[in-house]
Amino acid sequence: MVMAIAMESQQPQQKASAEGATEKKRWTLGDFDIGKPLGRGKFGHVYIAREKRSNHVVALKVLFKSQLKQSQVEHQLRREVEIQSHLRHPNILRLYGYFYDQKRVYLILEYAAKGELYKELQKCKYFTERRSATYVASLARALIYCHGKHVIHRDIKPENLLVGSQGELKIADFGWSVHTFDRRRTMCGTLDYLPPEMVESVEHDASVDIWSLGILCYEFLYGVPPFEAEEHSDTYRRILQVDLKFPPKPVVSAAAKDLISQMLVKDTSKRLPLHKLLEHPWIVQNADPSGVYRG
Ligand SMILES: Nc1ncnc2c1ncn2[C@@H]1O[C@H](COP(=O)(O)OP(=O)(O)OP(=O)(O)O)[C@@H](O)[C@H]1O
Repeated sequence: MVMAIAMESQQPQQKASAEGATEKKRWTLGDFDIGKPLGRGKFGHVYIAREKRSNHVVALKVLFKSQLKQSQVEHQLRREVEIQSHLRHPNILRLYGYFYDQKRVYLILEYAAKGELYKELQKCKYFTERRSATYVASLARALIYCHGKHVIHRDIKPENLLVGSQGELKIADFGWSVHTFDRRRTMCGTLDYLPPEMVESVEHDASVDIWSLGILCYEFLYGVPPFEAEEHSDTYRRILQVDLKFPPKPVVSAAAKDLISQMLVKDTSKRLPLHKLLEHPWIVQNADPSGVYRG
């Protein structure tokens, strides 16, 4: 999708660069026609909106500064904006830009016409193998892209996935994501002096997303996450023991179970790398090559 106008994250006070690049546009609420509410989150509301000059439809997320402050999540939001605005992938929700006024912060987001995936999952109870594999493959590709940019999502779950107009999955909510360069810099000052084990720890950290994708794959196929229990303490125990069980119903193929078992491995270095996941027979045989589940 080509935007008629460039929407970039911007500092309202941004000046022309030394190279003489033009000053970026500052967004205001007046640039948008606001439509119906799409939903509400912890810190504000999301509305469908149309950018007046381009007619481009977006989702405008309105967050109240007072609530962000109260919950001490301003730092997290800043990181989310910084990370998400630099990512460009068909399966990652675009963050086109942001602006603010005295009371609110506004995020200009890509509009995901088919809404939340977890509602679909609730409706269907569980997904077919073709649908699950198509979703898992598209998420693996998006995460390979993120990891290549040293971004780890760390919070992959159905609630953070939206569905685009063509049925394509969009990873949203980068609130818990980290840019591993940031961590490395804060830990050691400069990258050049990093020993191999610390360079490796980046890969190591990225494996949290492989685990979460394994949990998600299980939940797609069975309708519930694998380590669910009545008490939190039991869930903890089951996770730590990797107490993975495959119930007889719904019937799930041995190939799908094999893939899940290779992702939900305690030793982070032994989890199936995402590029290998894409070559796994269950993915190859079931995922739609277009990357889109068409129902
Ligand atoms: N880009 C979007 N396109 C379409 N619908 C959206 C979009 N972003 C959010 N929504 C809808 O608005 C609801 C609220 O979104 P929001 O991101 O504020 O909250 P949340 O992720 O549910 O909660 P939290 O405040 O915990 O992050 C979502 O559940 C979804 O239904």
